[in-house]
Amino acid sequence: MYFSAAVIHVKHTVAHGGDTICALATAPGRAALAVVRISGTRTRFALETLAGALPHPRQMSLRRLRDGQGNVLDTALVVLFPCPASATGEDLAELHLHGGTGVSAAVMAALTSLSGIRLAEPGEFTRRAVLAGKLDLTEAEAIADLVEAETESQRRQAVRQLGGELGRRIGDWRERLLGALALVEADLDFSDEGDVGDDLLGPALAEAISIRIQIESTLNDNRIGERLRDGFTVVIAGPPNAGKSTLLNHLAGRDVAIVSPFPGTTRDVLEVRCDLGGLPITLIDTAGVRDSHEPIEREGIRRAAARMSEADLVLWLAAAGEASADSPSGALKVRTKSDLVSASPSLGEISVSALTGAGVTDLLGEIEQQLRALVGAEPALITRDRHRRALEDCRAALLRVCEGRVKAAREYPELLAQDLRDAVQALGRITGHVGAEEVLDRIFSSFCIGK
Ligand SMILES: Nc1nc2c(ncn2[C@@H]2O[C@H](COP(=O)(O)OP(=O)(O)OP(=O)(O)O)[C@@H](O)[C@H]2O)c(=O)[nH]1
Ligand SMILES: [K+]
Ligand SMILES: [Mg+2]
Repeated sequence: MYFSAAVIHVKHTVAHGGDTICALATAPGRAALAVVRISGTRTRFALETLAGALPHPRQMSLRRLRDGQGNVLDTALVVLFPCPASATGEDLAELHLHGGTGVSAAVMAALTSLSGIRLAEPGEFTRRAVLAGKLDLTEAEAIADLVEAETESQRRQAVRQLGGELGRRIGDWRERLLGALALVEADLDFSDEGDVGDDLLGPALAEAISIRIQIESTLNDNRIGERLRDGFTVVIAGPPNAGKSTLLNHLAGRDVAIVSPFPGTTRDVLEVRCDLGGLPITLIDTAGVRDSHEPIEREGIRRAAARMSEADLVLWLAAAGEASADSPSGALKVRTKSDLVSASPSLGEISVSALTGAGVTDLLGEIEQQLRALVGAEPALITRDRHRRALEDCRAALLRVCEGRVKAAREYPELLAQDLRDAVQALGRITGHVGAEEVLDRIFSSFCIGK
């Protein structure tokens, strides 16, 4: 669904709410159906022009679609969702066309030739839904994640966020902090009236402390949400000729990496994404680790070490029958080429042959088990770096409230109020209550058109 230049000639303008927008909402290419969406004040005009009389709201009607010259474009099911009870909060229509690029291209061309109607920017439908208050930003992000989800665990995480779990938690903290801020501001207003301040600041501080603790434990999640979104990295490492590239090819089911009997074959870092029991993983093949004076090989080994240090799991390979170099701590030890020797592997090692496939199922089971142990039972709330940074800012502001200034705050409630405002603002950035424009720009630019 990403922007396809072939579809239409674009009347490209910078996004602003006034225009009526249209886009192909389904993937381009041959299919049984294609859905075009239209949103904005000119939606009814567009429907009348293409489909004749307006259909009953929310009811599918079978219509013949015509362009401005009266040429029949398609026979389609059309539906109108009048504002404000629509996904975008505006008049919104869907045209369910016959699939095929010719039909949707002709309909899109007819629509965009009408005055006041243009092709939507990436994510613009969802952006309008956010601006209309139909979704908060975390839910909008969840829609993007749901569309992008490649594995079961990613899908589940996106569905949970779309259900509003993160947004609700943030909203709850924000409300409570606003309550605390109101107490501090009341204290500022009434500070000349005896010792009423103590009664107001105490509960405000208690609230800030309690929320800071909750945010702390939310942040302390091993970055599972982000890892599930991006995929776990599993690095295949070990001495030259251990069979790393052969194992990568075997696990990927295709010939990704060059294999040869010469040690030092792999230099670049190679990545393959795959689905391991519903977990998204990126398998990474690296250069064999050894002392080398050859500059390109040394660079490859440097890159291998860098990837190992950031990996969620390292598989340390050594060929059966060969002395194994010291494996990095925490690595899963794998004996390769088991077909060449009959000796059984030592304890704590998994024995495989990428040639015969022996032991590979056990290896995959072990990898999955180790990654699941990372994930834990508790689903993570934070799914993006953006959320994490905002929560860290909030925590920092609350730390100032709670610790450094507990004493000073009693003398300077203005500072306390400012820190609380900072904390509230940081939370608002997550759900889109604050600084919406710039955040929206960044988020929706990664969406595809028609969403
Ligand atoms: N018999 C047998 N040979 C294997 C197996 N796995 C790899 N080999 C052979 O071992 C040699 C080295 O394999 P590679 O996959 O290139 O090893 P590597 O660890 O990627 O090597 P570098 O990239 O040079 O570090 C090749 O000749 C492979 O055919 C195996 O399971 N059984
Ligand atoms: K090799
Ligand atoms: Mg290799």
